[in-house]
Amino acid sequence: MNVRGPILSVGEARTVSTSYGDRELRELRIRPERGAADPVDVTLWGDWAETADHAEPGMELLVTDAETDDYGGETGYATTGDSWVVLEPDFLVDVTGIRSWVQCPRMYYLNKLSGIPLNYPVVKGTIVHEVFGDLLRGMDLEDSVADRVDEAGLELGLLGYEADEVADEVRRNAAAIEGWLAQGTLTDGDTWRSEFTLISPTFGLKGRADALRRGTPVELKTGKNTNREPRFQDKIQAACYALMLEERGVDPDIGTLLYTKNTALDRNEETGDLAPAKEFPVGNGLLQFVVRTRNELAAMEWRALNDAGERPTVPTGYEADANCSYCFEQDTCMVVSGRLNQESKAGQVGEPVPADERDYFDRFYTAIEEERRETHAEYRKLWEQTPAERAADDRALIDLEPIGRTEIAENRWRLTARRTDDAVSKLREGDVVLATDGDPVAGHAELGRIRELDETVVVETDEPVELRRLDVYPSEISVDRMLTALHDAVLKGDDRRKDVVFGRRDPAFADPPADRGPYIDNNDAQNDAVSLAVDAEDCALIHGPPGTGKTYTIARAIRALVADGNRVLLSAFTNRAVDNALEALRDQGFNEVLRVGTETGVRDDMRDVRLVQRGDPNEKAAELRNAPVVAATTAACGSRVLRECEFDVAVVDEASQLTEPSTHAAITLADRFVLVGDHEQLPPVVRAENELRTSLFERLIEEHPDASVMLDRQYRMSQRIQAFASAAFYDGALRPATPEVAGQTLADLGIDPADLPAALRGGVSFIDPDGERDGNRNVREAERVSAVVDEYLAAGVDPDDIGVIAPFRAQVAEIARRTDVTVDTVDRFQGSSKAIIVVSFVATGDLDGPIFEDHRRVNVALTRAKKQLTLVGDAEALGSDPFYERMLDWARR
Ligand SMILES: Nc1ncnc2c1ncn2[C@@H]1O[C@H](COP(=O)(O)OP(=O)(O)OP(=O)(O)O)[C@@H](O)[C@H]1O
Repeated sequence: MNVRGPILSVGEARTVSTSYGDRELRELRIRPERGAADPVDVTLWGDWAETADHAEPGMELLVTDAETDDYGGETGYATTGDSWVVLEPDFLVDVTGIRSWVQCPRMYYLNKLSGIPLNYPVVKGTIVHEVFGDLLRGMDLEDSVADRVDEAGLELGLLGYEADEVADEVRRNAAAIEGWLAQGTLTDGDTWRSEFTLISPTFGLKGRADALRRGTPVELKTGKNTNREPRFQDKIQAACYALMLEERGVDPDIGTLLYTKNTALDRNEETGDLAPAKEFPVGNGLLQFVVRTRNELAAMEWRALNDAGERPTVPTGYEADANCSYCFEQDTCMVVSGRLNQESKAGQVGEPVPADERDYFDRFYTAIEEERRETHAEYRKLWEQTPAERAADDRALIDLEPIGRTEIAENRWRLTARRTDDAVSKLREGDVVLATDGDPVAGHAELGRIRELDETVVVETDEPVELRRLDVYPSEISVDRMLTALHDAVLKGDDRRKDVVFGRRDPAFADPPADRGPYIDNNDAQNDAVSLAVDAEDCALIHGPPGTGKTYTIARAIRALVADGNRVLLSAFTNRAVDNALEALRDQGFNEVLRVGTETGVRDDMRDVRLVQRGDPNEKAAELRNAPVVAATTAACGSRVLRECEFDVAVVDEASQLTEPSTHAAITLADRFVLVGDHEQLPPVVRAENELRTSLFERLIEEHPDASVMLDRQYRMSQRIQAFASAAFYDGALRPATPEVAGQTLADLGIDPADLPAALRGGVSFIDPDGERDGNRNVREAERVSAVVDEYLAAGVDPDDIGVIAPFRAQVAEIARRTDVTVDTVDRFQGSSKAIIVVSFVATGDLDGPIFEDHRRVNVALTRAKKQLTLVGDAEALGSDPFYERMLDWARR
């Protein structure tokens, strides 16, 4: 049986004599059933006793295959020969993390901080891995090498490599793989799989195995190894996959390491075992060692968050027997230790950064790790919820019927399936998802992007999979990228920018030349904003309420900056905002832009300016280095390619939706920055409740109001519609930009008001359908909302001109079932607008929970409408809260 629960206390180590001789043991007191049951003692025998060294009260302990042990009259549990002991099983450790941890815990920490930088071994390694996959799929070696080197063109170019020399080297490495495959190991009886994503709920592990052969893991290493035995850390990596396979019922008894450089070595100069493939037995002792090592790592991460005295815990390197002078990370290690004043076995070099920066680093490091925990909780739902529960929770589309798969460009696959019901979910076209054969944990899972989501579902993936289910993918990439951005901001940063970001100096502005004409002649605030951006010596903040021409102003500012000789990075939280800004630039006649993004992320009409990474290295690198304007999401700014780029100015849109670290990802690439956003609209979307919820934009605008301009003329809403938002969120400063904007009505769309019921005339209206809230839905209200939509349609309104917003997905589903117009939550509406918006509030009677998470979401909901806004809700509930009461007064006026 399995016992699991939080640890209450950890006993001392003891040795007892048994019939097998002297044995070590440790007793831990835990509360089983995840804390719900009465405390019991659990005895860890033999090597598992070592795990208790890392255990602390508060951590979660899991013992599988435990036996009951009635020692001393009290029922307890003890490990058996089949047991696994896992600390903090909910914390998912990445296999590559364990690999570096066994080399040196500090290396694990450094890799986590600095991410994977652009360097030749990494790029070459990736190419060799891709070629390996191609060969497994039966592709010709020469074709594959040529194709994969071409694909890496940009990265190779940035590193100063020529395609031919790289192809040569890859070819020599690939010979090892080909030779190995040709040795008869790839027979018909062999079942091969390449790139296999594995996740283990029991052991708290995840990773992607290079390949599986007859159910045993094969790992590819692009280095050399002339010993007979695989390197220890490599074995550990393969053993992790073996462990995860074991959990799936496969019992791999061997692991294989392929050292591809061995075939490239010259026999006359090298001695030793030059065979590339090295097998090793995967015994229970090794697997237990893997689990104990993982426990040690998980315990360190737990202490980093929970141990107040030690927060955050930083490995020193003394935990390992590693010899620093042989370590290729030694220099990095010493610099990080020196600058952050961390204890380290390698020693320190350099001056420590000021104390406030170290403090900032520690605070955000902890906040990001808290976010990682929340991301892991999202993973956990993959196995804690049944498929039906996940579907009901809107996190999955299940019971899809696969209807086809085709191989498309860039070695990707397009998978098609039919939906068997009309269930709704959080998933939308363009989202990254987990595409599976029905079981995301024990089955075949691939990451993909949704291309189409109607009755037919179309997903693009790297590998084909039988498409039976789609799940919300709880990616950890954004967490990892935040860490590297934090690292770069503090350790690589330019002092001028840091002085402002860390509050040591006010932003400075240059005096404009006396003869400078206006940039924008019909909107003073916009003109001031462009001037501020141009004159900024550190940063400028542009506050843009809904519809005030943020995008227009950004485009004008970028043109002015480029005209002054600057190279500009244009970034935003979403692909959509990046593409909108590019469109605005194009509308203003400016075309010298380069769009960096994935093929599926970039909008069709911007494909022509998209940077294709494939091609001649020199040309590709020059394209990126010479573009006056480079445009990419802030997530892409954290990629290894863009981290290599430098700019004079970074202009970041949607900055109020970015966490501080995500903002750093863009602004550390430039000397100066301009942030554009509205902190009265949606805040950063994060799972943890901590300082990641406040954007750098919001913090800076409060600290430095003088460095900001608020755009105060809006081009979207009628006077009647904007009145409430202006008063409630912008001190009444928001005004319609022109009389036409102010006076717009449905008549502009050719609708005769006489064709509408009285309740829907007059710009803004409120309807109380007398509904009843039931959880997060209100059926009668949903019926009324769809009736309202029908009344608009009957009067001749085009369905594309109507949008419906509801606070909860359950209500979105309830309404969507009854109408064909766009229905969604606020988050999906941010940045867009419709002639008519209908808002459903769901709540009835009183307000025991928030309707919209916070008032800023209401601001977004109400300001999506241009000509007509209809609020549908319960007057009693809304009237019970002063804010909503004011909204009601306005709507009923
Ligand atoms: N100075 C201007 N003169 C004329 N039209 C303008 C001006 N500024 C903005 N507009 C127009 O107003 C509309 C809204 O502008 P824009 O899309 O830039 O707003 P936004 O603030 O980015 O909107 P959102 O709130 O959705 O982010 C666009 O059609 C734009 O062309």
